[in-house]
Amino acid sequence: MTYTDLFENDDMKLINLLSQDGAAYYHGKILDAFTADMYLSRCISELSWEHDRAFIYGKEIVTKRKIAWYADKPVSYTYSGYTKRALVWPDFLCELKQVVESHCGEVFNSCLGNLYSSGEEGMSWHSDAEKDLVENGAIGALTLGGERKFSFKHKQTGESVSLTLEHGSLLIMKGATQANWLHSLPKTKKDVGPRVSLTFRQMR
Ligand SMILES: O=C(O)CCC(=O)C(=O)O
Ligand SMILES: [Fe+2]
Repeated sequence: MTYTDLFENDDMKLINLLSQDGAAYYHGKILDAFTADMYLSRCISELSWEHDRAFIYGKEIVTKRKIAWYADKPVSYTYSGYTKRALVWPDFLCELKQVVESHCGEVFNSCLGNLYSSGEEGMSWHSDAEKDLVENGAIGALTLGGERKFSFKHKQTGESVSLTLEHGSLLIMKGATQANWLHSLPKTKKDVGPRVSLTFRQMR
């Protein structure tokens, strides 16, 4: 048995991408290309995608990107005048949740999926610290499809770090990351194919 076999969690072999105030680990490709292709097409065709909507400063915003939300229980929450209801896990999403859990040693009870149909869709600077999420809980983001840049920016110092999220790869954000860092998925002029990110989360 090797040293690492003793741990379910392979974060410890990885370098924390953040210099301070949080932890982000890039596990690289955890699915081979064939398996990642298969899950990408299943996600695109089988998940219940909808544009995200919110009221911001009294104006209705409808995102280009689509989302799909799954959880252990059919919970719902209301924000910006919209009630969102979680759907129950399809079997293949549950399989992926287990794969992600086995790599990071965390347990997740919900998943917010994002579908970016091209490089013209992205996600602007934000952090994921809604009151429905466990404080300092981990988020595991599995990427399927077009490779995209992902960036972090420290809320106080402005320090930034970027990486490329590959097809079939896993990024874990944990600890104080959401309290201290913003993250974004910049739009790109490159000709990239559709991308799905499955962000596994810990809800209260
Ligand atoms: O698509 C991604 O990799 C990032 C998604 C994200 O930040 C989110 O769902 O909060
Ligand atoms: Fe996020």
